[in-house]
Amino acid sequence: MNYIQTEIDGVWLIEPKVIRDERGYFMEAFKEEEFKMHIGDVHFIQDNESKSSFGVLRGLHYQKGEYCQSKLVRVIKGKVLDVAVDLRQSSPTFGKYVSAELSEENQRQFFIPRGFAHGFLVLSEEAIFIYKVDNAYAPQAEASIRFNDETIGIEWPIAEEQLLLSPKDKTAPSFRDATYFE
Ligand SMILES: Cc1cn([C@H]2C[C@H](O)[C@@H](COP(=O)(O)OP(=O)(O)O[C@H]3O[C@H](C)C(=O)[C@H](O)[C@H]3O)O2)c(=O)[nH]c1=O
Repeated sequence: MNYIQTEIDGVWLIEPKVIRDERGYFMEAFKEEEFKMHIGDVHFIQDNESKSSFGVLRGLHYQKGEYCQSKLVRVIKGKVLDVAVDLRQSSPTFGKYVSAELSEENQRQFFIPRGFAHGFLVLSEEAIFIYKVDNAYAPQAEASIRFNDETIGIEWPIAEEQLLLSPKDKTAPSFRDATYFE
């Protein structure tokens, strides 16, 4: 696997080794010891999966305080633009974002540490998105920031009128009005 640091400290791109033969492919999608050596000792406790159609945008979400989550995300069907926003108020990149195109073709993974808002936009007809988290689901601690907040300025490649969002995401607060971790 290749572990690639992104422009935001703590966020990594991971490219697994895909072994192809006439039957298809095999890859080691996650190896705890290797992950620990390159990124750190993250103890994942829950696996999530969601399926979405073209133009679905899920995010920007995070869990607050002691319930915040690290996420190791990947796409097993289709293609998404995945985005992580730094909400660590002591970080030099506070309010900045980093994005990556994740797909079943490139098999790339994104590691997003605690302290970030996360979201993705589906670029293919359909996408199945799977991810590991290191803290359990805590609805009482859920928070969100609107996807098109001007301060963050994420460049989404699909026009707003084509997007499909949950009611929660349609009414998410601005970055300025959001409540953070610390
Ligand atoms: C996250 C989560 C949700 N749920 C239930 C709550 C709702 O009944 C249903 C859909 O939840 P929601 O609309 O919040 O799902 P997404 O919009 O995909 O939310 C996720 O979207 C972005 C991409 C994230 O990074 C977060 O993991 C998460 O917030 O699943 C659970 O039962 N367990 C869970 O861990």
